[in-house]
Amino acid sequence: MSNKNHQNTLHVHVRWRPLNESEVAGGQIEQQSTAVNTSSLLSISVNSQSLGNGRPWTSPPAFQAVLEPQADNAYVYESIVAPAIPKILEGESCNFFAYGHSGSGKTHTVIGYDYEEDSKVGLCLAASQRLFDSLNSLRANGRETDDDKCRLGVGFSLFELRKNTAFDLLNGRKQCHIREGADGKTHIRGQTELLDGGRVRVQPLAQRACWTFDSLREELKQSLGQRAVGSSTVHNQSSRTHAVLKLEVVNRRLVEARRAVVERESELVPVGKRATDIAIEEQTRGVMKSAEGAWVANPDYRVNQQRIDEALAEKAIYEARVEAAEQHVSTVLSSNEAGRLGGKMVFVDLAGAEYQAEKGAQNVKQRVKQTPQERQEARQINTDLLALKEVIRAWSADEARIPFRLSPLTMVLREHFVGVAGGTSAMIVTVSPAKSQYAATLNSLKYGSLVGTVSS
Ligand SMILES: Nc1ncnc2c1ncn2[C@@H]1O[C@H](COP(=O)(O)OP(=O)(O)OP(=O)(O)O)[C@@H](O)[C@H]1O
Repeated sequence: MSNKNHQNTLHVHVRWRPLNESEVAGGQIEQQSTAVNTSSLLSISVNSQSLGNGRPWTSPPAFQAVLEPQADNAYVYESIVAPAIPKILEGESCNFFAYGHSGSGKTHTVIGYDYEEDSKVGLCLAASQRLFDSLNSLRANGRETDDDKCRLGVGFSLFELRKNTAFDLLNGRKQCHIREGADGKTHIRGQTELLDGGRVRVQPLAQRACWTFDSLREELKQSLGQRAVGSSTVHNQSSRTHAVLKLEVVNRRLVEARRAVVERESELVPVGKRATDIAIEEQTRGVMKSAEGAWVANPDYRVNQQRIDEALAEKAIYEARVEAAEQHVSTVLSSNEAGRLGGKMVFVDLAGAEYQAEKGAQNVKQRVKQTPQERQEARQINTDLLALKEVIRAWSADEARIPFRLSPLTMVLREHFVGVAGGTSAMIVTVSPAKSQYAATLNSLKYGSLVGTVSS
């Protein structure tokens, strides 16, 4: 076992969903979990002629818990997510991933299909409610301010990732570009607006700040209506994208400070362009072609260095304004005495993992015929999921170089692996108990056990 930093631990849980009506007649996979120290190992087998080589399989002791089909979303929330809430209210971060085959219950678990009933709401909504409850009681006890500008609320952002494009669900599913900045950070850049005076405003991914749970629930419901449901032959409501939902503790001052950075950046664009244009113009006028065709100094023109310097000095003023605005964001983030501002929870509903399942299907009858487009998407999804496992492995081992660049998914998750509170992040491997899904379930459990082995 590596000499690992126990801050970086991601627990893996297995969640069996109930059989659906059409699966009942086909029968169920045999499964048994056994506790080994603080983990569990899971054995599965299937007794069926038609499944040919559906051999029994036993995992290593890689799972933190195995949740039975009767466990509802409220139970899953209490056992996996609720323990992280106090850390978030101290300004730390945590990540929750749902991994599994199409139709195994990832969306049911993370996002939920019911927004009202406590036992059915998804983990992200249950977490939002708990965050609001905690903030309300802190205010009632006089431990948090009621001042309008500093009053804490919860901001959320929501996007889908398909190949290397993000779609902002808070902004009409607008396409966003994923770029690595000079600072090594990944930026998701939305709409570009041309403003007066040559200003160019590049909007970041939208964040909706909410001050009550009811308003967050309403906003979330509306934005989830924009989710793409694809054409997967496995599960006709299948999402062929990864959905990433971020909750963050915010206040109005923070929202305004971030907006100011975008404004200052837009003001810098024309000034920076002017400085570049002046420099190019002066340099161009300062040279000429000789009779031999070589570039030589133009004796009739003296480069106006003062003009160049003045333009550069003006640019420096605007750069300093951007820096000051960024500095102000940091100041605001640290202005909450209890350090609650900026605490984050990230929920990732990973796209269906059927590519691996298809490869692992035991016989031709079980293989699902995919269209060429589905095959290409599935290959990208598979690359993303393998990259995620590699990132979790390197992050857990506290390696100096974590391979975030392996895929667009790991690039956009990079910032969420930094500053994560020890032991609060988790992966939930959702699996179907239907015999007909044995190959898919086996593949999901194998992936989950690999992640659980490298990250515990
Ligand atoms: N634990 C559960 N309890 C009750 N119903 C469930 C459970 N898990 C899943 N379901 C139901 O099974 C169906 C498929 O689940 P879901 O859409 O969450 O799958 P998924 O893994 O997100 O699939 P995809 O990757 O194709 O989007 C839904 O109707 C969902 O409500």
